[in-house]
Formats: sequence, C-alpha cells, structure tokens
Amino acid sequence: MKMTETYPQTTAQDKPEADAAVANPNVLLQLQGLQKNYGHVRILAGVDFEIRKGEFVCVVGPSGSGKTTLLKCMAGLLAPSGGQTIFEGQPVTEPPAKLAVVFQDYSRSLLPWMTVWQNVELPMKNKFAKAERPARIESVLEAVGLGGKGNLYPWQMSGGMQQRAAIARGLAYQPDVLLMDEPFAAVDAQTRIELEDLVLRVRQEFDTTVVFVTHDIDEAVYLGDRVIVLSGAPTTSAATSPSTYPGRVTSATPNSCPSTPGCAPKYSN
Ligand SMILES: Nc1ncnc2c1ncn2[C@@H]1O[C@H](COP(=O)(O)OP(=O)(O)OP(=O)(O)O)[C@@H](O)[C@H]1O
Repeated sequence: MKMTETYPQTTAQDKPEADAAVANPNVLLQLQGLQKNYGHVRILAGVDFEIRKGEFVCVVGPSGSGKTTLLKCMAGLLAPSGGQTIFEGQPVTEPPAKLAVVFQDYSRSLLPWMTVWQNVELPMKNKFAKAERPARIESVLEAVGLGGKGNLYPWQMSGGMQQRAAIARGLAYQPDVLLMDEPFAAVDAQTRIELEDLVLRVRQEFDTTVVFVTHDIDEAVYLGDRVIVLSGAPTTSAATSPSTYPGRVTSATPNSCPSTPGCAPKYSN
C-alpha cells in the first residue's frame, strides 16, 4: 500500500519506551501517546495501552470516538499526528508484515473476481511456499466453517460466509496479531453470535493475539480477556479492565493482568 502521509520523525532518544518494549518480550504492541487530528479537529488525544502476546483485547468506545482511526494507526495504514505505535519493538511507519486486519465491510475487502480459495491464498504468497499453502488454506477454511466452499466467489456467498472468508484470510497468513474492526457490525444478530464463538474458537486453535474493536460493550466483555474503554473524542484510553466473563478459557495469562502496569485499571482524564 502506498502511504500518503508523513510519519512524525522521532529519534531513539525520544522513545525510551520502545526500548522497554524490546526488553519485555511479552509485549507485542504498545501505543504511546497516540494522537490523530483530521485538519484542526483532534480525534485521538493521546491513547496509551499495550497488548501482550496471546491476549484477546477488545477496544470499545462510542460512535465517532476514533476506533477505526486508532486501528488504522496501529496497522500503519494511517500516520498519527503525534505519539507512536511500537510493534514487536519497532515503531510502526508502514503496515507491518506480521500484522493482519479484518475490516467491517467484508463486501469490499474480498476481491470479487477471485474465489474464496484465491482470496485466502493471496497474502500467503509472500510468506509461504506454494507447496505449503493448500494444507493451510484447507485447515483455516475448515476452521471457519467453509470447508469445501473454496471454489465459491464472494458474490455467491451470504454476508456471514464472506466475513468467515475474510477471517480465514487473516488467519491463513499466520500473523503475529490480528486486528479486527467491528467485523460483525454488518451481519444479522444470529450470524453475529455464531461468528463471535467462531472467533473465540479459532483464536484458541491458532493461538493468535487479537485486538478487536467494537462499539458493543456486551460483545467486548464476552470476547475479551481484557476490555479497553475509550472516551468520546477527543479520545483517550479512559479505562482498562480485565474481563470477568465466567468460564473463559484463554491461551494468554489474563490473571496476571491486575498486577502489571498496563493492565491495571487506569483513568487518565
Ligand atoms: N479521513 C477523514 N477525514 C476527516 N474526518 C474523518 C476521517 N476519518 C474519520 N473522520 C472523523 O473522525 C471521527 C472518528 O471516526 P472513526 O471512524 O475513527 O470513529 P469510530 O469510533 O470508528 O466510529 P463508528 O463507531 O461510528 O464507526 C468521526 O467524526 C469521523 O467523521
């Protein structure tokens, strides 16, 4: 992707926290005072939090609070106006190769002239040898309930099936972190429930770190090991809490959260 915005220049001396992220190998993503203005309008006014390996973290906030903006900055798709995102110890200045995004609008994220199989295979071409791909594609399609449907085109499938295909594409690539931007906002209530459970299941199966943006607090509490609450714009990370959903099985270590600085409940405004 061609980046059209210029990233603020920083030096190693400006960001001692980046070194801290390198020093703590469990920290995968770190947002440090992330700011974003559109023209003179400030949307993100300094957002700070960190994501550890294996966590499923939901980011929740009201409409217009800048959730999509935040996710795009994290993904390197949008340059912040200030602050930075550190991914695996490096400042994000372009989309990192080990990061995948699933967007809300599945109808525009899958390429309509390619079959589901081809859509899933596309990003894998830069990472996996040709011989490795079929088994992996079959396994992720099976995991998302699209086993045997690889020959269908997106326009031959329901909205829920298309979003399953988009999730499969994100997983097949085997990213270190999967960012999901309100991925179920456009599907019906029944499909949404199925897809929520699907995401929890495949997250366990593929041991993926997930950052899931939603405006739905119930969905955030149901899915997340941890929920980060954004204030309204100009937005800060208003609170971070461990989820208390009973019976939660995770591959991460959320119980350690309350005793660690980034996880402790935090009120910054
Ligand atoms: N490219 C842009 N140029 C100018 N303003 C923008 C741009 N993108 C988003 N905005 C504005 O920034 C604010 C935050 O938008 P954003 O889509 O990030 O919020 P959101 O929390 O994801 O909203 P929603 O939950 O409704 O999807 C909104 O007021 C929006 O109109």
